[in-house]
Amino acid sequence: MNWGIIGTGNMGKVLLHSLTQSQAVEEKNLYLYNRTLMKAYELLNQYPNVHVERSLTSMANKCDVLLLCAKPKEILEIAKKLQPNIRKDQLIISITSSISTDHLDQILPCKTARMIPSITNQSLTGATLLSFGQRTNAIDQQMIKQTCKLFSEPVEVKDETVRAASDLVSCGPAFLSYVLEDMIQSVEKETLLKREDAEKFIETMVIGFGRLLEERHFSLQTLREKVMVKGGITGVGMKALEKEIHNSFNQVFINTHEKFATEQEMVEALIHEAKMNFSG
Ligand SMILES: NC(=O)c1ccc[n+]([C@@H]2O[C@H](COP(=O)([O-])OP(=O)(O)OC[C@H]3O[C@@H](n4cnc5c(N)ncnc54)[C@H](OP(=O)(O)O)[C@@H]3O)[C@@H](O)[C@H]2O)c1
Repeated sequence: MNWGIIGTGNMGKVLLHSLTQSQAVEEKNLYLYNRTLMKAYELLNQYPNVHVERSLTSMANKCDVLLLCAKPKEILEIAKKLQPNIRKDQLIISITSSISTDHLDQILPCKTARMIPSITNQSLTGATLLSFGQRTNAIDQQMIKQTCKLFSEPVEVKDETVRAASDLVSCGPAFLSYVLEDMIQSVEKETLLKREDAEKFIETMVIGFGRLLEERHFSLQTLREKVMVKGGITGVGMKALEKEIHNSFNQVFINTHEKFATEQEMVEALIHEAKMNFSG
């Protein structure tokens, strides 16, 4: 089975790495295409046995599964261009929350799915969020789940919670990095610890923290209770945190959902326009 990655930016590269590193797909069965072709050719230095194609038509001719790894508006442009060359038995996957399988089903004649990756997939961990289009059957769904299982924990999500799930799984690493960076800046400001040492301590702490959760030694709550001895030093630090941070993520999710709604409106308008053009 041949897989294609259309769009070799941040996420296209993460998926190229996770698919090959986990041996989910052999390099010789992987095809790449990017708007700026040079960027796709540069990847041959690292992945010498993948193929770089020069057009969307040849991607459609050569691949059984196509991952559309671009921004929402670009994904729609790609889907429209692929449409005349796509067969019913092919599978096209959107990697963005704003483009659902229903959206793709309206402009493509084939099977569709949505697979939202996370930067954590690069180290063959973290989740992938899956949704399947109406034309996929149990075998297609199993194939996608099994492939994702080799580099992540696949979880099926419904349209109504896809944005919230993506906020945690895909945006989460960026949000957490910001909070940790803030912790480093504050420790540097308020104590004698040097920034480079603070960075090292935070990195080792986060890796250990992840390991504790992975090995199921604690839940988030029991871990906090274990560290926070009654009347101890962690407790006084926590008091300040409860005052400053409690509820401060509410606005984060309000913002992401507002942007999501705007993107969906744009996607629906563009699909309407595309359908008019096809029928006209
Ligand atoms: N970043 C994350 O952690 C994350 C996680 C989950 C999902 N996502 C989703 O992933 C999507 C892509 O994000 P990204 O960060 O990878 O974006 P990106 O770095 O900008 O990559 C987009 C790629 O698509 C290429 N492209 C654009 N139009 C094209 C076309 N018509 N034909 C072929 N290639 C085309 C671009 O080519 P050029 O080189 O010419 O610009 C670029 O390489 C977004 O929709 C985002 O919502 C991101």
